[in-house]
Amino acid sequence: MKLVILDRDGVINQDSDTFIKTPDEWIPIPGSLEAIARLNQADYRVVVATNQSGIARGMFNIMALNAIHQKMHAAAQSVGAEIDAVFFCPHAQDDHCDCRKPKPGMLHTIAKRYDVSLKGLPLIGDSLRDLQAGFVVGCAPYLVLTGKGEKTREKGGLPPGTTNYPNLAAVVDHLLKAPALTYAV
Ligand SMILES: O=P(O)(O)OC[C@@H](O)[C@H]1O[C@@H](OP(=O)(O)O)[C@@H](O)[C@@H](O)[C@@H]1O
Ligand SMILES: [Mg+2]
Ligand SMILES: [Zn+2]
Repeated sequence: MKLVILDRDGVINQDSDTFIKTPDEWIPIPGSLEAIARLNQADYRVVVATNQSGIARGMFNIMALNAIHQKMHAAAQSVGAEIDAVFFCPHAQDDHCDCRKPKPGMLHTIAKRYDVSLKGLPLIGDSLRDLQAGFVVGCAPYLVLTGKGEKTREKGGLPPGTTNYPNLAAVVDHLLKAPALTYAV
C-alpha cells in the first residue's frame, strides 16, 4: 500500500501563531486539497500526523478539534480528496509524551495501523520537528515553504536528504512525476 504522511497546520491549511482553535480558523492552503486528491487518484492513501498542544494549553478542547477535522474532511471530499485518518498529539512539550513531534510516536502508530514500513515513506511538513520525526524512522522528509516552512528553511539544520518545495502541490507533482506542462505552439 502506498501511504503519505502529512503535517496539518502549514501544509494542508494555513497556520497561525495563535493556533487554529475553531473550524472558522481552518482555511485550506490553495491547491493542497486538490493535491491530496491527485495522490488518491494515484492510489496513495493520505494520513495526517499533527501536534495539537493547544488542547493541553486549554486553548480549545477535543470537541473543537473534531469540528475542525470534520470541516477538513468535508472540504477534502468536496474536491474528491480523502484524508484517511488524523493522528494527533494533544500534549504540551513538558508532558514528555512519546507522540509529540519530533518524537516519532505517531509515525510508529501509523506504521502499525497500516502495516507499512516507514522506510522511504514521504513525510511532508513545514516545521523542523516534522522532518526530524520522519527522519529518525527512515521516512523521506519533504519541507514545504508554506506555513512556517520559509522560517524552517532559513533556520537550517534540516535532516539529511530533506528536499524543499513551494507547497504541497509541488511535492505531489514531484511524487507523481507529473510531466512538465507543455503548450501547443
Ligand atoms: O503543524 P502541526 O503539527 O499540524 O500543528 C501545529 C500547531 O499545533 C501549533 O503548534 C504550535 O507549536 P507548539 O505546540 O506550541 O510547540 C505553534 O507552532 C502554533 O503556531 C501551531 O498552530
Ligand atoms: Mg505544521
Ligand atoms: Zn503526545
